[in-house]
Amino acid sequence: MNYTGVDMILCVDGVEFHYKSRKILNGIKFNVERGEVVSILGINGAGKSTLLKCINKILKPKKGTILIDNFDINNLEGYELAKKVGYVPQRASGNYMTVFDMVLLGRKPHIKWDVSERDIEITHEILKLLNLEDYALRYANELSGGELQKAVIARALVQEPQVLLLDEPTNNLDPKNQLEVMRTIRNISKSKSITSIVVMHDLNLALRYSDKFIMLKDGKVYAEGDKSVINPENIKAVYGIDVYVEEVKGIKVVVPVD
Ligand SMILES: Nc1ncnc2c1ncn2[C@@H]1O[C@H](COP(=O)(O)OP(=O)(O)OP(=O)(O)O)[C@@H](O)[C@H]1O
Repeated sequence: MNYTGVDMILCVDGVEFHYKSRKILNGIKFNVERGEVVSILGINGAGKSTLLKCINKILKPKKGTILIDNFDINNLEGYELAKKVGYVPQRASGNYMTVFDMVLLGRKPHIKWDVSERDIEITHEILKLLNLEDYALRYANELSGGELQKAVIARALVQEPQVLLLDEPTNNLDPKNQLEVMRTIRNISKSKSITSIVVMHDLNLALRYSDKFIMLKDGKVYAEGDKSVINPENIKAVYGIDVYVEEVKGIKVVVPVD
């Protein structure tokens, strides 16, 4: 809890990142509360994946600080960070392992000597939530792109991290699975107070399932806040397209003008 009484789980302050001499992130600053679902938005190449990789310590920013649960990530060992942060990369590959074993591996940061009943139980629970039970004994390298995507998300969810980073988790998924995955991410975030930071391109899915929106532009946070941030002016400035933002049966939707 900080001095304002808000329970911040992630504080990103002044993060600057360069690939060689190219500045990608230029003073990124935002805070996220425990249990929130946050969409990171921006055009291709805006630096969204780079930002997730900085939060997961895959990349090291040149400047700035990142606090998770009030710990500076620079002071956390790999296994300590793995208990706090789960990461689903943009491209996953399946290996020669059953889906059940692959998902169970997500419990690794929690396993001391041997797999516990709790580890097995939560693996079953998440497989069920994502409708993956029938795939449990299939080999991960024999799954379709979408099935594998769901298995990789399941592996991150069983980890029960405090912060879950998901890079375009609905890529490869059909419309039903897109909704199912986003609904599961949201439900788990709320029921287990896990904060989910989700890189998204689909503004309507983002609107439907997120509490907060962070729009990146030119290496900075261009706009940040609740659903009101998703408006025609910000979308024009960030994506360069004209849209209508309307309500359909009480659901806010973004529709391109042409
Ligand atoms: N390893 C790398 N070396 C050099 N440049 C890189 C590297 N990885 C990414 N970039 C560049 O950094 C910029 C930001 O990339 P990043 O993947 O973070 O963008 P993004 O917002 O996630 O894009 P997308 O929506 O297309 O996935 C891009 O211009 C990209 O070409």
